[in-house]
Amino acid sequence: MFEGEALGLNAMYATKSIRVPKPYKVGPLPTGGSYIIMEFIKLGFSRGSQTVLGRRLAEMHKAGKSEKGFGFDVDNTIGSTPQINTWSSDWFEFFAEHRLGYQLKLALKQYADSSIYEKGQRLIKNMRPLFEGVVIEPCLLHGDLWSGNIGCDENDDPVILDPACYYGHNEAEFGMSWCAGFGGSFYNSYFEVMPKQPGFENRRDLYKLYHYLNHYNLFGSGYGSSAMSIINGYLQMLKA
Ligand SMILES: Nc1ncnc2c1ncn2[C@@H]1O[C@H](COP(=O)(O)OP(=O)(O)OP(=O)(O)O)[C@@H](O)[C@H]1O
Repeated sequence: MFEGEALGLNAMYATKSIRVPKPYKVGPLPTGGSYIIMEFIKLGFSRGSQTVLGRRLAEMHKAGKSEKGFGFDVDNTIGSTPQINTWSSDWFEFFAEHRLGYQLKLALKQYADSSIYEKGQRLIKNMRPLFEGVVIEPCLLHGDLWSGNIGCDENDDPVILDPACYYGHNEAEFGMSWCAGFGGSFYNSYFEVMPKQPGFENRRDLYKLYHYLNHYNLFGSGYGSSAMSIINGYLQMLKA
């Protein structure tokens, strides 16, 4: 987990766009368990500027390019759930198999929830039109961007922490936006650097679905109903 975190922090650090703690060392503890050592950033008390956060995040997405496609050099974790990052040249296949598909299988295994599994699989088979007309380049994503992982330093510059990095569609970064409190000024400045792609609004819930499914698998039933209602909404929209 810490190796994945350090590789993610390093990749974000290398983009020289948004402030992240520089990782120094990871390893096993003689007493069992492991450690990560990273730069200490004195976090301020203000929430910082949403405008600056949006711009810096977009700059990171723009600068963090991948020659290997979608994925990451290691698997990492989203919460405590494994996040599979096997490289793929096709975003749609990657997201279908390693994001939605993986979480659906987990729900089936963990809760024997065949209802969410089957409907989710039906959505995967029918969701292609949501991606029509979009050119998707792999961008470096923080991967778990919610308010608990966003702060600002003593100069009020934004800082992001505790990532679950991979190279993916930039819009997938907003999958945790339901816990992030991003406002209009955040999105406006983000889209000035990374222009909004056609169909963005129709894919928003799809990217949230991955995280709702993960919350369902981690914390249980309430999140299952939220995930199911997103799936039902899409099945209706796609007439699937
Ligand atoms: N490099 C750092 N410099 C200063 N403070 C930090 C740094 N890294 C983490 N923190 C502080 O510690 C808190 C928890 O860090 P982090 O989210 O990485 O740990 P965690 O064990 O994954 O916690 P959680 O499970 O609550 O997300 C952060 O919200 C932040 O306040």
